[in-house]
Amino acid sequence: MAESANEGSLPRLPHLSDATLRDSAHMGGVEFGPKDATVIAELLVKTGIDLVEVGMVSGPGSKDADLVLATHEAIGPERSMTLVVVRDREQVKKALDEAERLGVRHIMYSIPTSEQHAKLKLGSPSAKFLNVLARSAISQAKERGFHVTFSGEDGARTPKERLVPYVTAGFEAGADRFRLAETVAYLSPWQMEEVISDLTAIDGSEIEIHSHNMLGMAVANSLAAVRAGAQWISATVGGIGERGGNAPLAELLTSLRVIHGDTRFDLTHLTELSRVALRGAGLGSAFQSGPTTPHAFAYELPGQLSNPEAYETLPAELVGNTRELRVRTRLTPALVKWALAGSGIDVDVEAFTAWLIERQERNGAPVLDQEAVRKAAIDFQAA
Ligand SMILES: CC(=O)SCCNC(=O)CCNC(=O)[C@H](O)C(C)(C)COP(=O)(O)OP(=O)(O)OC[C@H]1O[C@@H](n2cnc3c(N)ncnc32)[C@H](O)[C@@H]1OP(=O)(O)O
Ligand SMILES: CC(C)C(=O)C(=O)O
Repeated sequence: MAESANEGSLPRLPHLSDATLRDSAHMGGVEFGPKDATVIAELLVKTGIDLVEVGMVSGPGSKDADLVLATHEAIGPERSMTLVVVRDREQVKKALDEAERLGVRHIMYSIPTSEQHAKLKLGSPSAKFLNVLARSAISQAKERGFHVTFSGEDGARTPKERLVPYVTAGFEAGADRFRLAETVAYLSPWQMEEVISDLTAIDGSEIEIHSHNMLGMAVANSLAAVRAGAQWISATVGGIGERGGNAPLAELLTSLRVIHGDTRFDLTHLTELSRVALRGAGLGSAFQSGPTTPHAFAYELPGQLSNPEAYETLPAELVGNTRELRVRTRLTPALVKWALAGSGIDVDVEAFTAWLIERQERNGAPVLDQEAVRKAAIDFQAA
């Protein structure tokens, strides 16, 4: 592990699961095909992600079967996990039959635990019923040989008196992992630490955090969960997912690297991963934040470009991104000279800069990049 001022502030470094191919399908208007799934899953594994969550099996004929099969073919069923919604025993049995048919090894049970979600999806069940339901679903799956993660859907909003007995019941029934879903953004990082501490205190527990990003807190809450003892984080590429998105994978992995000195992941695939996923999701041109975006390492002064260490704790090449100079509205002869260097275009730089500023003010359209300055210089020569 690299040297880091904060290296000791997490009890351990977390495993990573990626939910892009599953959570994206719930946000509306996004549908990855098997080809995208294959490329995304392969890049995730190259990056070092432990588990790829893909699809939802709710019974024969589910349209996610193709995605699940494509992902298995690309990275193997051991590295894939498939979601099963839990409503009652019969429905669980059908979903497990389908999971078995597809060769699924890891399942993630989605069980609503907060009063709000349980009322909506199960009809105001008692706390006791939730425990019975979880026990029943988990023992069915364990008897059939699945690796089982069970969730508390809207778990972050579930009172401790209801959540702790539920999670305890799940582990007693043989579950391998519990996923606390911050389905609706609800907790601050320090509140997250308290909730997770209650869960890691349960005998034999292994905890994963799955946060949604409506309040921009998903990365901070995921790291807070790990600080309180969670062993797994669930994230998505570009944060693609429902309800304000999920914990964005690139920001999470680069935070682990920069803040906690974590060198386990090959971050150089992240920019390509982001391009592929955003394009596949049809979200390519939307403004995004974070280190894999086209503007993440764009500078407006040549001096910044030649001294990147003054501006970057995270070098562009570490995440497979590139630096570039973007000329904005404050054009100067020095900047124009830089933009034209090596282009073979020979103009009087002072005169061209004055002409360009005047044209810009007239048109109200700023010249945004090096290429645009070069095109304008050709116009200037022709004028
Ligand atoms: C608004 C509501 O109340 S929602 C509840 C209504 N919905 C349902 O019951 C869904 C249909 N039920 C089922 O699918 C199944 O009964 C399950 C999954 C809940 C449990 O299945 P199984 O593991 O096969 O258990 P089984 O039905 O035999 O019951 C096991 C135990 O749980 C108890 N139990 C079952 N359902 C409930 C319930 N709704 N509330 C409290 N306890 C329950 C049983 O009384 C039994 O207790 P016991 O062992 O002390 O005799
Ligand atoms: C819908 C479920 C699976 C989820 O992503 C969540 O609870 O956040």
